[in-house]
Amino acid sequence: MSDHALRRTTPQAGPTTTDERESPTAVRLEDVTHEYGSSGGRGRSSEDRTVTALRDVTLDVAAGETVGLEGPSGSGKSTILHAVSGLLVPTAGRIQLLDTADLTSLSDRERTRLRRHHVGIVFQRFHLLPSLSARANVALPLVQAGINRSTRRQRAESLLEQVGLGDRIDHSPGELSGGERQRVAIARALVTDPDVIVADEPTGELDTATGADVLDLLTDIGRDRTVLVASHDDSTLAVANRVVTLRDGRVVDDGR
Ligand SMILES: Nc1ncnc2c1ncn2[C@@H]1O[C@H](COP(=O)(O)OP(=O)(O)OP(=O)(O)O)[C@@H](O)[C@H]1O
Repeated sequence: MSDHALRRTTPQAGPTTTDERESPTAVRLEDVTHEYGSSGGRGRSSEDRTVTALRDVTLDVAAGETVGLEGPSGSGKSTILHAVSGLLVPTAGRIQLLDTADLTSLSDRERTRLRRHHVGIVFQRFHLLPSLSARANVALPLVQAGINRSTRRQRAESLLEQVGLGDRIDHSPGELSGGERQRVAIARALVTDPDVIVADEPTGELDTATGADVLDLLTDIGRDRTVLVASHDDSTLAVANRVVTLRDGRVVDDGR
């Protein structure tokens, strides 16, 4: 794997890590509150009981910044990542992604479109399709984007090579180790060349050595993209320029 292997195909506008104070805002949450199970939001729960996962969260992430989210289990880290990705619409508040309109004011279709173009998501448990090869898993977001087959294959293979899996292109997830699966998932997250990467406990399923390889990739990705990474793990949080601490759905320290 070469150094800086995961550079963008289209460079991000504005300065990157050199001086974040002057960088444009890539992600902004403003007074975001989310109650799962509340009729006002579109949570993942269908129960009547409501759980307040976020309370008045205001948070700015500059373009090119890597921000870590830490806090006890249930403090709201994943909920923030889902809201930034447009996977859920918070009960209250606004979310600005790049220079687009408030995510919460968009239709489902517009929000999905924005996510597909601008956000790459890395989950703790990889979320790969077991029946597809590594190449097809990585190429999948490009099918949704309407890209032709040969370009899809080319881009997927190139990314798999860049994450060190050039010899695993035709393997299915079941034939790969945990670390290799996470690298496939990272390649998939990058395939649309997104501006923002969100990673939810990306090393949670991996042993220390394998996790370290994934963190090297995340560091590389963070050189010219905006990254939000939620974790309990200090070595994962160490890749961040700044760590935001949550407690009971509130930001108690924004790391500045
Ligand atoms: N789909 C859901 N339905 C109802 N409540 C939920 C749902 N998802 C999360 N919650 C609740 O919202 C709160 C915040 O959860 P969230 O997953 O954002 O926390 P977290 O900090 O990411 O936790 P962890 O570190 O365990 O992943 C918790 O009280 C959780 O139980």
